[in-house]
Amino acid sequence: MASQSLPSNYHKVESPEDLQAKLSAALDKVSVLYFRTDWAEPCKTMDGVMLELAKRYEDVLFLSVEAEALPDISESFEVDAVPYFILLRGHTLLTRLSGAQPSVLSAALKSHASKPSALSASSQQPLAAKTIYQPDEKASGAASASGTVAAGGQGDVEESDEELAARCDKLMKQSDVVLFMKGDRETPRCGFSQKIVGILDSQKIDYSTFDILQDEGVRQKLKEINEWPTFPQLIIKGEFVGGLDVVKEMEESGELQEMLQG
Ligand SMILES: N[C@@H](CCC(=O)N[C@@H](CS)C(=O)NCC(=O)O)C(=O)O
Repeated sequence: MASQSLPSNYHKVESPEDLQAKLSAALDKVSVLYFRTDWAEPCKTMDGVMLELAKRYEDVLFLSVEAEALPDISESFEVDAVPYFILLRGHTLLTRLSGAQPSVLSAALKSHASKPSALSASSQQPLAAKTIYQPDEKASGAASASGTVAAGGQGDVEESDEELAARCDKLMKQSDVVLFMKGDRETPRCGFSQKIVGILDSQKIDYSTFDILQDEGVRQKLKEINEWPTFPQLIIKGEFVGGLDVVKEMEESGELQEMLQG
C-alpha cells in the first residue's frame, strides 16, 4: 500500500533510529508496533486490521516494522514470529501479542488507549534493557512474554520433566517425517520455517508438522533433547536430522531423498 494513502497516525518504520525518533516524539501516546513480513499470509489480514484500528484510534501511533528487514529491532523486542504486536506507552511496555488475533489486538488497544497515561504507565513494566532504540536505558528485567505462549498441551495439569520428555519423544515419532516449526505448513510464522516447508514440499515429501509456538514446554525441551538451539527441527524416523541449513545441504546432495527411501 502506498504510504500517501496511510492514515496520518500510521507509519512504516525505516530504521532503529527512525523508531526511536517516532516513539520519542510521542511519549504520552500509546503506540502499536506491528512486526510483519510480506510472505506471511496472516500478515495480510492484520495489515487490514491495523489500518482499520488506525482510523478508529486517531490518538494512537501505529508503526509497522518489516521484521526480517529490520532484525535489530525485532531482536531487541524479542520478536520470535510474525505477525507480532507490541503495545507501548512512550517507552513503557504495555503488552505483547503473538499471532493474527484481530479481536485480541482490538481488545488490548481498547483497554490501553482509554486509560489515562499516568495511571496506566505506573502499573506497567519498563522495556527490557536490550531495547536498542534507548541504549542507555537502565536494566529492568526482560519484557513480559504474556500472550505469546499457549497452554502446554496438558490442560491445567502440571507436567513433570519425564512426562514432557516422553511427550516430545512421542511427537517426534508421530510420523516418519516430523517438522517442528513456527506456525504450520500453510501459515509459517518465521522465514526459516517457511523455507524448510518450501524444500520439503518441492521434494514432495510426506510430513507432519508441530507448531512449537503453541507449546513452550515442547519448544524448550526439544532444544535440550536434540541439542539444537533453534527451529525448524526436522525429524526422520524418530531421529533428529537438523535445521534449515542442514536440510538444504542434504537436499542439494541428494542425501535427503536417500534417507527417506532407506
Ligand atoms: N540457521 C538456522 C536458523 C534457525 C533459527 O535461527 N531459528 C531461530 C529463529 S526462528 C530460533 O528458532 N530461535 C529459538 C526460538 O525461537 O526458540 C537453521 O539452519 O535452521
